[in-house]
Order: sequence, then structure tokens, then C-alpha cells
Amino acid sequence: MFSVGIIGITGYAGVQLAHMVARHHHARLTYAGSHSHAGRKLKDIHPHLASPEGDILLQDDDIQTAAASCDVIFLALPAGIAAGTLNEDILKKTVVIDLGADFRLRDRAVYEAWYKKLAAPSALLEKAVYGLVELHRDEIRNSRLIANPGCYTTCSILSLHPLLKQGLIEPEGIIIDAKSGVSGAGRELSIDTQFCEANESVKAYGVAVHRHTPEIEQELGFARQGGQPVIVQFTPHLIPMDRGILTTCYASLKAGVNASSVAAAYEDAYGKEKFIGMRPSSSLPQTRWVKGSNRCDIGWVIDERTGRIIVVGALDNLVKGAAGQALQNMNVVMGCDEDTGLSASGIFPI
Ligand SMILES: NC(=O)C1=CN([C@@H]2O[C@H](COP(=O)(O)OP(=O)(O)OC[C@H]3O[C@@H](n4cnc5c(N)ncnc54)[C@H](OP(=O)(O)O)[C@@H]3O)[C@@H](O)[C@H]2O)C=CC1
Ligand SMILES: CC(=O)N[C@@H](CCC(=O)OP(=O)(O)O)C(=O)O
Repeated sequence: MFSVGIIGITGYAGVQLAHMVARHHHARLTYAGSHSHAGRKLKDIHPHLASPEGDILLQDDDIQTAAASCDVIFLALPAGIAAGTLNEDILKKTVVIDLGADFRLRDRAVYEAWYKKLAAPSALLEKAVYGLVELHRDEIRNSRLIANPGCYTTCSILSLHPLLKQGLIEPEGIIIDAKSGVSGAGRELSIDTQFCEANESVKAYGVAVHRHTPEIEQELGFARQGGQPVIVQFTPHLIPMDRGILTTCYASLKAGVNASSVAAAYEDAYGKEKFIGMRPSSSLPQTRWVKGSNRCDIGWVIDERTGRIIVVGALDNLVKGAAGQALQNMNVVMGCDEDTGLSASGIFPI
């Protein structure tokens, strides 16, 4: 049994994580950190929660104190806080899994340009591993600082990585059209996520400037032989549903590439992966099939007329896009079976 802390437990990602940790056979939640609600119980903020996680007493959001008593700490905080708070001393005491963006980008200047915040110190960034288990399992196993990827990025990278790794698509002109449920924006109040603003409407936002663009380009660049750059056109949309990400990716196939080489690339990459569901072209991924599960479903179609491949990916932003993926990282780093606490299939909402 090992002890776990969650800082930012009252937010959507944090509370999903609390629910999942409470059902994990080897982990025990011993520190629940909150910025605004210390002294209250978690069920005072989230009344739907049952025991044991609902009865947890919230403490200050003090990572240093949590590190003294926890084997693993999850940070589910707004961008910028982890970068300014973590230090070598904390990492000597505990493993940190950061659900935010502060340790995802290798290049400090890129982080500062897109996030308009001070990047994490280089010495800490060098210790961080990008926590997409399907791509970086061995590095994660030996890391004490894991940068859990974002929800849009997980879906986009997993959808396109095998094609770039095998050199089957042109690295220029890739388009990612992405949609997210409203919980992707977090629980914090904002005009855009109010019912009358989001319901019965669909809108593009962050067009040509969304901060997930460099994260996707970084990991897809690493996929290419020699780590050459990849430029993507990433456009997110807000959809009036609670959870779910759908990405539709368009790329030009290289000359001579056919359906069997594409199928072989995905089989080679994901044939043994428990959390990737390859879907046939007749039944492409839908968000409701992955709701509540840690799966990312992927399906593709080749359009012979345009020479393009269209890859569709779907996941639950709070599970494979955040808390589930964080738990998967914890399982890898703590030596548990990778699917411990993650075996639930999707809830089909009818
Ligand atoms: N929502 C999603 O689908 C995904 C979210 N993420 C990332 O996970 C992280 C958490 O997101 P999410 O749960 O959605 O956000 P929420 O807005 O729902 O929750 C934010 C949490 O951070 C705490 N917090 C807010 N301001 C501060 C502060 N100044 N200092 C310390 N703590 C603070 C809040 O604590 P309190 O209530 O106590 O004030 C709350 O627990 C973010 O980095 C986000 O980008 C990643 C992938 C998907
Ligand atoms: C709908 C919505 O607003 N989604 C969020 C992405 C949430 C996420 O993945 O957070 P990270 O920034 O930690 O990666 C956005 O577009 O900013």
C-alpha cells in the first residue's frame, strides 16, 4: 500500500482522481489539498461523493507538507503554480504527477511564448518525462516528475503518432479539428461555460493560437525520424456536453501508402495497448463510447479522391485526458499492473 496526495482536489480533474484513487487496491489517499476550502470535507463541495472519498478532510494546498507524508502527489492546479512551487527537495521525497502544463514543453521559451507565464527552472524540466504511457512507458518507470498530457493533446497525438513514426503521411499541412465537452474548461467560473452561453451552440475558439498546438507539435516531431519538426493547424471547438473529446485529423498520405500499411502501423503501435481501442471505418469513435473509461478510441478512413487519411479519435477528457491517464502513470511508476483501478468500461448514457 502506498500513500497518495492530491493538490487541487476540488477541481474537476482532482475530484475525478479522488474517486478513482479511492477504488485503487494499492493506493490510499492521505492528503487532500485545497486552496479555498481547507477545513471542510470533500463532500461539502461535491455532495455526490460517497465514502471514503467524500469524507476526506481538506487541508491546505501545501505541496511541501504533502511531500513529507506521500509516496505520490498529483497536482491538479492552474498553469504556472507547479512551475513556481516544485523543487528538488520535494522530488527527493515523493513522485510528482502534474496534470497541468508546466512540465510538458521541453523548450522554456516556447512555454513562455504560449502561456505568458514564467517557465519552470531548466534543472526541473530536465527531470520531467512527458506522461503519455503508450509512447514513453520506459522513461516514466524511472521518473520522479511526470508531466501528464492535456486532453486535446492526448487524443491528437495518439491518433497521428503511428503515421508519422512510420513516415506514412506528409508532415506539413496536418489539420486537427477538435471538439471538447464543457468540463474541459474546468470548474472555475467563466462567461464561456455558463449554461446560456454554451448550451445549444457550438463555437471554435483559440483559433491559430491555442496553447495545445506546441505540445502536439513537440510530440509529433519526436515521432519523426531524426525528430524533425511537424506543424499542425489545431482548431478546438466547445460542444454542449459534459465530457468528451473528439479529434478529426486530416493528413496527406505519401505516394504508395495504402490501407494495409496504415493498418500495420497502428497494429505495430497499439496492438498490445490496453487503453487504445482501434475502431473499424464502418464504426468510427464516438465520445459516448468512451465516457467514464480510460480508453482512447481511434479509427481512420482513406479518401482515395483527395489522397488524404482522416483519423478520428475520442476520449473522456477527465479520464484518459486527465485523471485516468495520471493514475495510469502512477501504476507504471509504482510498479502496479497498468490497469489497476482503470478497468471500468464506458458509461453508455441512455
Ligand atoms: N478539465 C479537464 O478536462 C482537464 C484539465 N487539465 C488540467 O488539470 C488542471 C486542473 O484542471 P481542472 O480540474 O479542470 O480545473 P478546475 O478549475 O476545475 O480546478 C482547479 C483547482 O485548482 C485549485 N486552484 C485554483 N486557483 C488556485 C490557486 N491560485 N492556487 C492553488 N490552487 C488553486 C482549485 O482549488 P480550490 O477550489 O480549493 O480553490 C481547484 O481545486 C489544469 O492544469 C488543467 O489544465 C488537464 C487535462 C484535462
Ligand atoms: C474546453 C476547454 O476550455 N478546454 C481547455 C483544455 C483543457 C486541458 O486539457 O487542459 P490543459 O491546458 O492542462 O492541457 C482549453 O481549451 O483550454
